[in-house]
Amino acid sequence: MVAAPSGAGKSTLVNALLEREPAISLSVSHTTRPPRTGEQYGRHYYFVERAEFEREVAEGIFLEHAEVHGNLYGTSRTTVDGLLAQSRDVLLEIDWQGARQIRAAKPDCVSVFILPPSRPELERRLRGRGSDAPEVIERRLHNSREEIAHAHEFDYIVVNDRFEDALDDLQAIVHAVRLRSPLQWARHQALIDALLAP
Ligand SMILES: Nc1nc2c(ncn2[C@@H]2O[C@H](COP(=O)(O)OP(=O)(O)O)[C@@H](O)[C@H]2O)c(=O)[nH]1
Ligand SMILES: Nc1ncnc2c1ncn2[C@@H]1O[C@H](COP(=O)(O)OP(=O)(O)O)[C@@H](O)[C@H]1O
Repeated sequence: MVAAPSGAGKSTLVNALLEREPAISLSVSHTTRPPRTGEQYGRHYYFVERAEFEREVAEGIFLEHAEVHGNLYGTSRTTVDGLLAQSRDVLLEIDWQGARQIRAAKPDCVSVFILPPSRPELERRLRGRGSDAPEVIERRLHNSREEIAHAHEFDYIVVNDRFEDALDDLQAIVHAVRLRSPLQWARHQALIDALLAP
C-alpha cells in the first residue's frame, strides 16, 4: 500500500515503479470523484455516482472504503482477489483510513508513506499539476496535515525530494518485501531441506 498527502508525487512514483517492476499490478479503485482531464474509466479509476457507490458498499463489494477530500473511494474485493489468484503482487494507492482497514483484513501487507520535502514544495506540486480547481487544491492542502499525522502508522517512509532517489527507495522496499522469510521458506524449501539433511 502506498499513501501520501495529495501532490506529494504518489501516482507519478507508483507509475514509474510499475514500469520497473512488471510483476506488480495496481488495484484500480472505485471513486465518486469526477474524472480529471485525461483520466480513463477502468484505467485510473472506476468512476461511479455516489448512489451506486453506496449500493456497492451495502452489497459488501469493498475490501475497504473511505471518504477522502469529500469523495468516496474504495478497493474492490474481486479486483484484489483476482490479481492475487494470478500470483500478481498487488499495489494499492490508498489513504490512511483505508490503510488501517487493509492492515486489519490482510495482516501481512506492507505499507509505505510518501512525504514531500517541504510544505512550499507540496503546494508548488499541487498547483503545478494543473488538474484541480483552486478550491479543490485548497481543500487538499488543508487535508494534507491530517494525512501526514498518520505517517507513523506505516511500515516505511520515503521522502520524495529527488524523484529518482525516491523511486530507488520504493524499489528497494519491494525487493526487501520479496526477501521476507515466509516467502523465502516456501520458495527455497528444497534448498533448506538439502542443507538440513545429515
Ligand atoms: N481508502 C481509499 N483511498 C483511496 C483509494 N483510491 C485513492 N485513494 C486516496 O484518495 C486520495 C485522493 O486521490 P485522488 O483523487 O486520485 O487525488 P490525488 O491524490 O491528489 O492524486 C489519495 O489519498 C488516494 O490515495 C481507495 O480505493 N481507497
Ligand atoms: N520528485 C519530484 N520533484 C518534482 N515534482 C514532482 C516530483 N514527484 C512528482 N512531482 C510532480 O508533482 C505533481 C503531483 O504528483 P502526483 O503524482 O500527481 O501526486 P499525488 O498522486 O501524490 O497526488 C505532478 O505534477 C508530478 O509530476
